[in-house]
Amino acid sequence: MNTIPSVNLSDFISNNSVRKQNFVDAIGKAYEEIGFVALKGHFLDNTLVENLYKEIKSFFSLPTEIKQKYEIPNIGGQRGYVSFGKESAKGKKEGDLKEFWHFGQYVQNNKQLENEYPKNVNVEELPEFNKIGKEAYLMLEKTAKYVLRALALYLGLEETYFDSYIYNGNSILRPIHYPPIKEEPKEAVRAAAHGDINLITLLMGAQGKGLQVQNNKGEWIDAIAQPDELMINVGDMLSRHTNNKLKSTIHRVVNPPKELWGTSRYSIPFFMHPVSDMKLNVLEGCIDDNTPKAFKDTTAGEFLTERLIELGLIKK
Ligand SMILES: O=C(O)CCC(=O)C(=O)O
Ligand SMILES: [Fe+2]
Repeated sequence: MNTIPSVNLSDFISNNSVRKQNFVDAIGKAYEEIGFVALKGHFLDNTLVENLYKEIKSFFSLPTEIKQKYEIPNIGGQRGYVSFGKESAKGKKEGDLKEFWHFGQYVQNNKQLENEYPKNVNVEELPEFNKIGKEAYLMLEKTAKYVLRALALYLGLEETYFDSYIYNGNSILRPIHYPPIKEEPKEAVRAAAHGDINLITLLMGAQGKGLQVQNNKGEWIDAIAQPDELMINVGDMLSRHTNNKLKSTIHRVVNPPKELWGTSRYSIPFFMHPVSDMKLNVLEGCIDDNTPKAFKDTTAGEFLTERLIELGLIKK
């Protein structure tokens, strides 16, 4: 497969059972083959998207000393600001050429999870940043809920199988700034090849060139979305849970050609995580004689901690 298939969420939420089933089949097939789809018909409207980019650009344009006020120690970069070069892909020593921000869950009616998650960080200089970030978080979370419902049906589970795991889940919205490149990077790239940690990722900002996805022949193909599309991919948690039936595809963000070094890239992934006590044990329905259980039992919380250590965001 050399292109990313495109699907429309309005088919899934229509009351037409044929359209709904077609959506389920198309997204399931895409995730078995390439692990990525471009999705139209999501819940983010144009005004929200424009406002979000405006706020994010304002934030990353703030002086470094101000941004660093929002870099919180000892929380593995899970909220607030993470400065340039700090995160590296699993197995790579060079830091990625990016800085980013994390908005986390807005917990409802659950004191235990409120205490478990780090608190969201407010940017005093930009009151709208906090408000628009929350709105986008909620719309992406809602979109992701429907995508997971479609995948539950594809896997032969109850449609609402994932709902209780993602309600108040440990999802994060990560606006990323890849600044202009000033000198020849030695080994470093904007984002080195990696698989995402979480259940699924909804990516805003894949409209320009840069994001590449590895197909099953090992070739890198460009993943470019239309203006109204989100790129959505399977992460390692869902791939484990489904015994690799749904693929967590390796992807990267390459550096632009030299004539475009002067331009920034902004992208905004929403990493959908479940609550930390969700068991990621391989689903019975995904094991058979030809596909024995390939992953050890673990929980989402244990798996996340293991991976944040590998990314250099928390110390052992
Ligand atoms: O910037 C992008 O387009 C992709 C970023 C990404 O893959 C990630 O942050 O996991
Ligand atoms: Fe990624």
